[in-house]
Order: sequence, then structure tokens, then C-alpha cells
Amino acid sequence: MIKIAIAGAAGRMGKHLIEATQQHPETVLATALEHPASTLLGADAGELAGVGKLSISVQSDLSKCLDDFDVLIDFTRPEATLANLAYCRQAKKRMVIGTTGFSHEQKNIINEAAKDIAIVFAPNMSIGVNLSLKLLEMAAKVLGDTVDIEVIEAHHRHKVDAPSGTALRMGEVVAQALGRDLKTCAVYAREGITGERDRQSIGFQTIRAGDIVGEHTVMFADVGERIEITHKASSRMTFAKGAVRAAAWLAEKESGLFDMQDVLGLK
Ligand SMILES: NC(=O)C1=CN([C@@H]2O[C@H](COP(=O)(O)OP(=O)(O)OC[C@H]3O[C@@H](n4cnc5c(N)ncnc54)[C@H](OP(=O)(O)O)[C@@H]3O)[C@@H](O)[C@H]2O)C=CC1
Ligand SMILES: O=C(O)C1=N[C@H](C(=O)O)C[C@H](O)C1
Repeated sequence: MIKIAIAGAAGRMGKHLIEATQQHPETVLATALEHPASTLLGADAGELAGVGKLSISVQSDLSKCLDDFDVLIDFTRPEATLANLAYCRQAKKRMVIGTTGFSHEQKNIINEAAKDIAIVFAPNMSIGVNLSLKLLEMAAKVLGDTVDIEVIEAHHRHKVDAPSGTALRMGEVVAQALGRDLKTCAVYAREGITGERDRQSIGFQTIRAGDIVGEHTVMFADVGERIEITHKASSRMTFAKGAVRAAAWLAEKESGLFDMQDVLGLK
């Protein structure tokens, strides 16, 4: 069995990850981590996730449990993920990183660490979104520079980063297919007298409302017709199952940076 540690165990994703780790035939929960100020330290991870007692207490110090697990699944915040990454790199432990909101410099630190340890790093672990990325690449190549492209995403009121990591990845895939650089062609806000739309730009629209789990649409709009590719997540279990599948896939890898396209054989 592959021993899994979960960072951010008491979070929205963390609880689903505990459940998904129990459901996968090759994985077992070994360690549950939360930040030192959490009121849930000492709580039973299984009871926290609603799957029954597992006799694994939520703890805060990763350095004290590095011998207890094979793969760390991290869905927290960028600064916490990078602190965990430093420990995992030192101890040669594999990681699945689902956290979003990293800066360019922070992503470079993950790239560097992947020279020493195996990492799956993906802003969205669902099969549907990763299939959508393939469809987007195809649509962008066929429709080319004739269409206006807008990425629209909607998430719950608690989400702290925008646009979502998935929306940014969708933008990157489309930009790459069209030979554009997202850094220079992305438009993240419009207000006032904006002037006419530049056909080369890729626009991002962010909605934050209620309990929306995660919705993404990429619109390719021409004059006379438009295509929209949409993915709607209605349960966080879809992300959690993908992350645990990635952890099991990673167990054989020694080093390297991978994403869900690698895990799903979509490359
Ligand atoms: N790749 C994917 O498929 C998906 C990615 N995500 C991403 O996962 C991340 C987490 O999302 P979600 O579960 O909704 O967020 P939550 O805020 O519910 O969970 C994050 C958890 O991490 C804990 N945490 C925060 N800071 C630290 C720290 N410094 N050290 C240790 N633990 C910390 C939080 O504790 P506390 O609340 O007490 O601060 C919380 O328990 C986000 O970046 C989100 O975008 C989400 C869904 C799918
Ligand atoms: O914060 C979330 O909830 C989600 N975050 C990810 C992202 O930023 O793309 C993935 C998913 O849509 C849910």
C-alpha cells in the first residue's frame, strides 16, 4: 500500500482527500497535517472527514513525520506548499501539489525541486478539465486568429486567488496553440473607455459567488457563430480522486515534474 500524507487536511479539499485516500485500492492515509494555529490539531482525521475513526491525529510538524509516508498531497496555500516542498526535497519524498495562486518565481522553485524528487503539479485534477484542455488546443488551432477568446470562471466566495489556476492553464494552452505569449496578451480587467477589443488578446472574467465548486468556459467568438467549451464541477471528490490517482501513479517515479495530462496518458 502507498502511504499518503495530506497537508491542509481540515480544508475543503483536505477532507475529500482523506475520503478519496480511503476509497483507492492502493493507498492508505498515514499522516494528516494542518498549520500550527489550527484548532483541529489532535482531532482524528477520519472523524474530521466523516469517514469514521482512523486513529490518525491531525498534526502540524511535517519534519517529525517524514518517515511515515511515501507521497505528500498538498492543497493549502503557496507559502505552506513551498515550506512542505523544502522538507520533501530534503527527505526525497514525492509530492502531489494541487495548490494554486503561485507566482512565476514560486513555480520556478517547484521546477527546481523536481530535479531531486517526483512531483505532480496541476491546477485541476479532474479528468473532465484535463480532457477539456485537449479540446481547447484543437479548437484554438482550427479557429486561429479569426475569433475573440475569453476565459470565464466561477468559484465559491471563499476562494482567495484569481483568476483560478485552471483558467490560467486554459489560457496558456490556447495561447501556446496560437503561438502567443499569455504574459503579453492576457487581459484581466476592463473598465471605462477601453477601446475596441484587440483580436490577439485573451480575456479573463472572474465570478466569486456562494458555493460554486468550480466552473470554466472558454468562448471562441466569431461574427455569426461562437463555440463555448465548458466544464462544471459539482463535487470536490472529482479533484480529490484525481489527486489520489496521481499519488499512486507517482509512486514509481524517482524525479521529474509531471501534470495530470501525464497521469491520464493525455500527452
Ligand atoms: N488542483 C485541483 O484540482 C484543485 C486545487 N484547489 C486548490 O487547493 C487549495 C486549497 O483549496 P481549499 O481546500 O478550497 O482551501 P481551504 O482554505 O479550505 O483549505 C486549505 C487548508 O490549508 C490550510 N493552510 C492554510 N495555510 C496554511 C499554512 N501556512 N500551513 C499549513 N496549512 C495551511 C488551511 O487552514 P486554515 O483554514 O485554518 O487556514 C486549510 O485547512 C487552493 O489553492 C485551491 O485553489 C482546490 C480544488 C481543486
Ligand atoms: O479553489 C478552488 O475551489 C478550486 N481551485 C482550482 C483552481 O484554482 O483552478 C481548481 C478548481 O476549479 C477548484
